[in-house]
Amino acid sequence: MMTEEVGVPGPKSMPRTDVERVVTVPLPTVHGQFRAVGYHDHERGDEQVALVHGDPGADRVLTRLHSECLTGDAFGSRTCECGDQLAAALRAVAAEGAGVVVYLRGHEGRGIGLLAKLRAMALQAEGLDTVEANVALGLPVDARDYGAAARILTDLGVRSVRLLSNNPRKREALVRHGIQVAEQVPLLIPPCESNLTYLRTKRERMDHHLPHLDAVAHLS
Ligand SMILES: Nc1nc2c(ncn2[C@@H]2O[C@H](COP(=O)(O)OP(=O)(O)OP(=O)(O)O)[C@@H](O)[C@H]2O)c(=O)[nH]1
Ligand SMILES: [Zn+2]
Repeated sequence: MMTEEVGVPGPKSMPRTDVERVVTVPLPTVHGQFRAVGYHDHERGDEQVALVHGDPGADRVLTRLHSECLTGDAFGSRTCECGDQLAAALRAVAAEGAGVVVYLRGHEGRGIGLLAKLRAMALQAEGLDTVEANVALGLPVDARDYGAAARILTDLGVRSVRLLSNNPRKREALVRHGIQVAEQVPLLIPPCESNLTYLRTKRERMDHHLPHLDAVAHLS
């Protein structure tokens, strides 16, 4: 008689931690012709999208890991420079002829979520800086996780990147997750009055490489 296997605990009962490629669709944009590759992140439950241009290959792929910022990316807020960085990254990848922009859902507000970010922004309007505001809310200064980003890059066949970012922690996180960072490529957006304090705080308190701020003392 055959043994009944239904209900026997096995590998399938382990929680999934992988990303699953769900869909690929052509995405013509104002910045160039991309493919949107949609993933389900089984570890955190997020829906993620990578925009891929051309044939990126495996090594030294021009890559941006863009942390979601609804206010900056969609509304054009000037309190940060995220929207301009996203556009600049898409332009850079299109100009290169190949590359990847991973748009990281779940990173909103450096990982604290949209409503908490808006509350933090309200505290910043009262004079706290962006680090103090998160702390005043009892929240981490930066709660972002890059595991899904690394798994998406691996799924796309990417082994090493030229990383479009001013944030050294993104580089460290990617390396920790097994993606080599051949180079960090600056993504510097000229500051304005509304985001100068935010950018200075990133430089002074979060070690971002923002040398162009030296040239804009007159805005303070
Ligand atoms: N908590 C908080 N998060 C913010 C604020 N403004 C923007 N963000 C979030 O910050 C994240 C972007 O992080 P940044 O530190 O600006 O830049 P970065 O992505 O680490 O570095 P780059 O790769 O150089 O762009 C996005 O998820 C935004 O939603 C704010 O005032 N408070
Ligand atoms: Zn932003």
